[in-house]
Amino acid sequence: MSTRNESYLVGLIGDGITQSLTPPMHEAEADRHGLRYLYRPVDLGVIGRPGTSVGDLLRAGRDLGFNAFNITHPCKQLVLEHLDEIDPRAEAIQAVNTVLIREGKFIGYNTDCSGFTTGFGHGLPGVTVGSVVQFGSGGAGSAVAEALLSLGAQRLCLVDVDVARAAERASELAARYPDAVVEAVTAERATEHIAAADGVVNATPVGMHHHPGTPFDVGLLRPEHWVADVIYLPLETPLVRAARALGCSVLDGGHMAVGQAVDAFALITGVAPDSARMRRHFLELTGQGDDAVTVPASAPEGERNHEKQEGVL
Ligand SMILES: NC(=O)C1=CN([C@@H]2O[C@H](COP(=O)(O)OP(=O)(O)OC[C@H]3O[C@@H](n4cnc5c(N)ncnc54)[C@H](O)[C@@H]3O)[C@@H](O)[C@H]2O)C=CC1
Ligand SMILES: O=C1C[C@@](O)(C(=O)O)C[C@@H](O)[C@@H]1O
Repeated sequence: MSTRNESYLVGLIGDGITQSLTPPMHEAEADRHGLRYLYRPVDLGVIGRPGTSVGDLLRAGRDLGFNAFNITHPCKQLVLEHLDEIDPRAEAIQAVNTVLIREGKFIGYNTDCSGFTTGFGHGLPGVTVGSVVQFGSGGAGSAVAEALLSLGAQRLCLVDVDVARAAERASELAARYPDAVVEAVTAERATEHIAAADGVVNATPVGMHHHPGTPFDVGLLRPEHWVADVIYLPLETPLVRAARALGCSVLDGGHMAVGQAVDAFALITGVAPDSARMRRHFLELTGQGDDAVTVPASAPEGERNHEKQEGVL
């Protein structure tokens, strides 16, 4: 037997997340620290539940002894009303991807924002954040926009097929970052903004295995642009490939994926993870790891071969 004070039971609630690499990242790092830690995907599609059931799932998890959950699409906003406490940054972003269960209470955090920020520093060292055009203003996009402004972006153009969503995000961000220009622009007008931008970000699902393509015409890119993608399955999206071929500085979605996992692991356990080791493990899981670490022998066979996953994330 082990109580919730002696071991960790963690879940990921979201749709289409069965192939997520976040559970094996957490479990392998916990093994390295000698922690008893199980991390299960709770895939809404598999169990036939809607996103609105996230509150019921959290309460069931609490009653069954879970320590924490990661939360993903489509629940990052839906979960807000079920929290007892929320970290100020997550409140500002209005999206939560990590819920700690402490003394029966649900406490929400956003490690997508902190994870993107750390990944940006590692993957694009020394670039001018300056003027950015960002495609997508949903759950990931809200966190990334916040990160870019806190990194010093002076102009941020949000482009979303859901024009009202982009406009709402832009006005919230503009109110909190009065020294920056934050505006929603249409896809047509994005063309002229990309020409004048330092960097371009994809925070849409376009480029995922099941959603191929690029969110804008990559012919608009110049080698001087930096380009960031949040997608990590695949790591090499058509946008990342085109930008690399052109000679742009490129940040793939793996940096954010590792960053959010590192920060969530630290929150859940109170133990500082080895972020470089987690990144090497992540690269191994994606089949990119020429400098990969060995996955602990305790990891089940299925976790040692996550190459070319076809899942949502
Ligand atoms: N690397 C990481 O750690 C993370 C990666 N992600 C990835 O980010 C992507 C987006 O996820 P979420 O933000 O949760 O989804 P979401 O559904 O909340 O937001 C996506 C947004 O993109 C917009 N959109 C879709 N196609 C577009 C297009 N062609 N042009 C402009 N806007 C478009 C949608 O209207 C929506 O507002 C997914 O691929 C997900 O896997 C998400 C979270 C963390
Ligand atoms: O949205 C994402 C991606 C994720 O769901 C994954 O499967 O890796 C894990 C979440 O913590 C994060 O916020």
